[in-house]
Amino acid sequence: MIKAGIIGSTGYAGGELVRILTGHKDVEIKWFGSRSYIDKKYADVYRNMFQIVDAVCLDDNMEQLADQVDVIFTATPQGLCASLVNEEILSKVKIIDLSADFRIKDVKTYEKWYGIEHKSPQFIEEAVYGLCEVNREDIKGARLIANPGCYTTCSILTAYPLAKEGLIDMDTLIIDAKSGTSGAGRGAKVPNLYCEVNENMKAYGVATHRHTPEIEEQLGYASGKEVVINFTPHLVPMNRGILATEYAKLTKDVTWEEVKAVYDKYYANEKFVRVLEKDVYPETKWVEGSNYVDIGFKIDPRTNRIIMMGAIDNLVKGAAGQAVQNMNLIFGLPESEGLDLVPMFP
Ligand SMILES: NC(=O)C1=CN([C@@H]2O[C@H](COP(=O)(O)OP(=O)(O)OC[C@H]3O[C@@H](n4cnc5c(N)ncnc54)[C@H](OP(=O)(O)O)[C@@H]3O)[C@@H](O)[C@H]2O)C=CC1
Ligand SMILES: CC(=O)N[C@@H](CCC(=O)OP(=O)(O)O)C(=O)O
Repeated sequence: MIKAGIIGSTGYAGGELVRILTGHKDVEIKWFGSRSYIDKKYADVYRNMFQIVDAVCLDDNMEQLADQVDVIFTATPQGLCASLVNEEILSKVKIIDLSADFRIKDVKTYEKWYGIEHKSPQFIEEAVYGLCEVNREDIKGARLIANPGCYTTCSILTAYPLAKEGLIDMDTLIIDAKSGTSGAGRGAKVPNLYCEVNENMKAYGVATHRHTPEIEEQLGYASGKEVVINFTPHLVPMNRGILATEYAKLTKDVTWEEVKAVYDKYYANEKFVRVLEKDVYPETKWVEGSNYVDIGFKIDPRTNRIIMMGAIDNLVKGAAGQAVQNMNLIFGLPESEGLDLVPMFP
């Protein structure tokens, strides 16, 4: 049995980790970490866990936790994991960080986009970017996983095969993405109040969103050249889900079938990536509650552009599900263990 601790178990991403790991046959959650609910029963924080989780919340003490578990998930605000981790801890446990602390290889880029000083730059190089479909082999041997962001997981996987094969002109790539409100976390914030979000849609972080350099870096590795994109996120009135719509010029004349063959080259054997049939476009409802990424695309001959669309559940493939997929790879378990989550509909 793998013993797991979750720092930030009372947030939305942490809560989703609890839900998924509770159903994982090889994992026992030993530590339900919290800052605000110490000594309170976890099921009193999330009453959906009544008679399922009996534990109480514990202090977020990474040093103490490292002696008691095999893997620590940090589902905490930006900067916290980097401020806690040290060599002794990493010599004892695997760390899967759901925040952005170790996602970006250039520390100056991280500090510029996040507006905080990085407290452990010495671990950035060894951290593995935990996008399982792309970095599977490196993940298996990692001590520290930088679990990808939600918008980024969706945006990168949707464009990755075409970027890798040089089928799209990366200078023309524009990503327009929408997210449900759980993406903003459980903490109270005025822009996320019911009256502000319900019956409303808004762009935010225009030309400044912190996921931009993460997408650029990863698609840069894929295409082999520097990538600079427009990325515009929107908040939409739903709980979960991300839909990314991506536009780019094609570099040559291709048919739908030829593009599909490129996607199949990379994803035909990927359980969690579903490339949809011709003229079928992803919907967030089709992936809700699951670890799937659904991808569809259309070639527009009038503009010589391809329009690629991807959908994920931000809390599952965009956070906790991908984190568990990473854990399975690290511990040599079947990659989909605990993740056979059938999408819920409606
Ligand atoms: N929500 C999403 O869709 C996604 C989130 N993520 C990432 O996961 C992380 C958590 O996000 P999310 O769950 O949305 O956020 P929430 O605000 O819902 O949860 C934050 C969690 O961190 C804990 N926490 C906050 N401050 C501290 C602190 N100073 N010390 C210790 N613990 C602290 C909170 O504890 P308490 O409640 O007990 O105060 C809570 O458990 C973030 O890095 C986010 O970027 C990644 C992908 C998607
Ligand atoms: C709707 C919303 O606010 N979404 C968050 C992104 C989700 C998240 O928590 O970011 P990571 O995936 O990088 O961890 C945001 O825009 O900052």
